[in-house]
Amino acid sequence: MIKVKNLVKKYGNFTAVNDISFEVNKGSIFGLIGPNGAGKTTTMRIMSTLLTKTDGDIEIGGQSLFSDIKRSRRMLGYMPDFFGVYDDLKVYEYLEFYGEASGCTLADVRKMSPDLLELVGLNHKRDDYVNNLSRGMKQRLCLARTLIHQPDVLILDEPASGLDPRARVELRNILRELRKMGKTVIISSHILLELSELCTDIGIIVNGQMPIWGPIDQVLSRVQGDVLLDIKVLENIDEAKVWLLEQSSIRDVNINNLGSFEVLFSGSDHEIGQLLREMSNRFLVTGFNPKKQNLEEIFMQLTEVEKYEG
Ligand SMILES: Nc1ncnc2c1ncn2[C@@H]1O[C@H](COP(=O)(O)OP(=O)(O)OP(=O)(O)O)[C@@H](O)[C@H]1O
Repeated sequence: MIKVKNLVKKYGNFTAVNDISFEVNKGSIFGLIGPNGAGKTTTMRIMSTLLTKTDGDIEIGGQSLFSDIKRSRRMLGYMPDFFGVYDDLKVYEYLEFYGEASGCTLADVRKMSPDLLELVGLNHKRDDYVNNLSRGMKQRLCLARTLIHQPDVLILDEPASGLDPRARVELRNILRELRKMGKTVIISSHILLELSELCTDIGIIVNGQMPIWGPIDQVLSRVQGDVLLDIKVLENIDEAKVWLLEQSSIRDVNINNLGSFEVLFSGSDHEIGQLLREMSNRFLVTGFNPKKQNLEEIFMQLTEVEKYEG
C-alpha cells in the first residue's frame, strides 16, 4: 500500500530523516516508535504531503505520492500531534467545516457525520461547543475529522498523548474498528507498550534512522536478544553443567551463590520449552525460570543514542 524509499529530510545542515525505508501493507496498523526528536513527526508530515522531502520517494497505491498531490490527499487522512479547535464551533459545524475544506460537499458531510460521530462515541455531543469537550473527546473529534473524506490511509501523530488510561482504551477500540473497516493506519508514539498491544507492524526510529521494522512479533523477537534462564537441578550438577554447555543455543553457564545455574540462552520461546523437556529427561530439574526483559527495557536499549551514531 505504502512504500517509503530512502526518505531524507534536511532542515538546513541538520538531517532529521536520514535514509529511511519501510513498507506498510494494506489493512495493517503500523506503529512508528521512537524517542522525542527521533523524526516521527517529520516522516509523517512528509507522508501526508504537508512537508517537502529532501530526497527519496514514497509510493502510495503503486504511484509516487508526490506525482499527484490531490490524489494522494484524497487517499490520506492526517491527524497532527497538536491541533487547534475553534471556540465558536459546535461539533457538527466543526465536521462540516473540515469536510468542506477536504473537498466534500456539505450534503456528503451531513450524510457521513452521524456515522462518524457514532464511531468516535460523540453522537450525544453533536450540538456541544468543541471547546467544552474533554481532551479525549477533542482527540476523538479530530479523528472523526480525519476520516471525513473517507481516506484509505490514516496517519495519526501521537493520538494517545495526554489521554488518561480510559480514553486510551477507547481510542484503541476505535482504531481496531477502523482496521476492521479496511483502513490502513500509521500511528506514532514513544511508548512501545502502547503500540505493541495494537499494531500489526512496527518501525523503530532513532536519530532519523529506522534500524528495524516489520511484523511486531518478528521485530520483538529480533530485538529481544538473549534470555537469562535461572535453572536448578538437584543431582549431578557438574554433569548438568557440561550438558548445558554442549547445547548450541546456550552461550554461557554460571553457578550463582544459591546453587542454581544462570544460563545465557539465545532462542525462541519454543526452543526454551524444548530445552526444559530435554533437560528434565536427563536431570532432576526443580527450578526453571526464564527472565525476559520487558518491552520497555528493550526499547530503552534500542534507543540508546550512541548505538546508532557513527
Ligand atoms: N522546522 C524545523 N527546523 C529545524 N529542525 C527541525 C524542524 N522540525 C523538526 N526539527 C528537528 O528535527 C528532529 C526531528 O523532529 P520530529 O518532530 O520529527 O521528531 P519526533 O520524533 O516527532 O519527536 P517528538 O516525539 O518530540 O514529537 C528534531 O531534532 C527536531 O528538533
